[in-house]
Amino acid sequence: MPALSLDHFDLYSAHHVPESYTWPSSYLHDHPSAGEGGGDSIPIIDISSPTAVSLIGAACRSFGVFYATGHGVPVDLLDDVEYQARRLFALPLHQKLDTARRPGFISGYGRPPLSAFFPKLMWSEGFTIAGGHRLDVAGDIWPLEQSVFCDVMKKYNKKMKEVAGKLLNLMLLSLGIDEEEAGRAGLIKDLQQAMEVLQLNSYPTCPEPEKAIGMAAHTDSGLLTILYQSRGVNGLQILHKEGGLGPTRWVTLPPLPGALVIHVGDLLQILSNDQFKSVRHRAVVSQAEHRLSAAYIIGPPEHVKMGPISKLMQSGQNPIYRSVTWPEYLEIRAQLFDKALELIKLPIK
Ligand SMILES: O=C(O)CCC(=O)C(=O)O
Ligand SMILES: [Fe+2]
Repeated sequence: MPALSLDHFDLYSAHHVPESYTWPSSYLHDHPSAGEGGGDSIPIIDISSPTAVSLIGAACRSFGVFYATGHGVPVDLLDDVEYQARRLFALPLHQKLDTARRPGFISGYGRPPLSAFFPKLMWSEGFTIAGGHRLDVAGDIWPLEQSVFCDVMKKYNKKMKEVAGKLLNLMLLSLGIDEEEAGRAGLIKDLQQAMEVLQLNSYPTCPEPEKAIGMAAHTDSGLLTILYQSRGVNGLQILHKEGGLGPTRWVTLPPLPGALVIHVGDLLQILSNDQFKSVRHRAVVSQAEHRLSAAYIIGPPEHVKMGPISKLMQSGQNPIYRSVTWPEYLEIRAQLFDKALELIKLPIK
């Protein structure tokens, strides 16, 4: 993967899609897309409602994704995040490169972190903020103006952590695990120490969207992801087997006003012993609109091992996975990408 440099192809003024950004049609069309209005619809769940636990449980089992409303994140804050992210990506490339992600580091500006796994380039750029407190990377680009950007992102991280804690609690309750049991598994109690990553994604308009991909298909590695997407621009798609048995299709999740998209990540699949499925998703690009998204990914504290929760084994199930910390899991993913979950499966008894 060539490093980003000043002679890097400028996606924002492109009139064609170069070979290095052209993906094989067999990859882009590995599954048909669900037609408008066709197929199962993604649940929209008011997470402040008393019915949230059972609805979330059902959604995590059958889709691995749902829309959350009633989350309490002010629309103004979401607008501020979008505005600040747009300002950041609108800076000249040389300025953004000043804050480029350095080898071995997570935070900073650059190609989508997934790029390492693919021979072709994706039609997007990103800015990663690992741990809300480590916002100093932004200081490199905006010596004078970074404080507004940092204030907004810090505020957003804080709010996201609160929502993630609430969601995790509801998800665990839907598995029959209460707060005390979750605490014993090192989860809810340690949320203050939880590791978190905020990934800002920018998908410039693309002159030939049918040839390119904004973000290639993947699952998220953490416990859960809270995704904000620009209003009015489609891009996010999930892979879904209709009715659990029917055909597998790419289903578009249009942005719904005020709603956030919640993804089950690989660690939650491990924790739930496969009751919840981490959702495979991707982002397609548009010829007409420049789309942004902000993915907040939360995982356990650095040293906490995640394995299937023991209470789930009481009904005679065997644990499917061995326990791993998030960094250990990321290490395995760095080698095996899509096959990482397979590698940590225990031998069948
Ligand atoms: O932009 C999107 O809709 C998806 C982003 C995403 O999957 C990610 O950042 O992990
Ligand atoms: Fe993702």
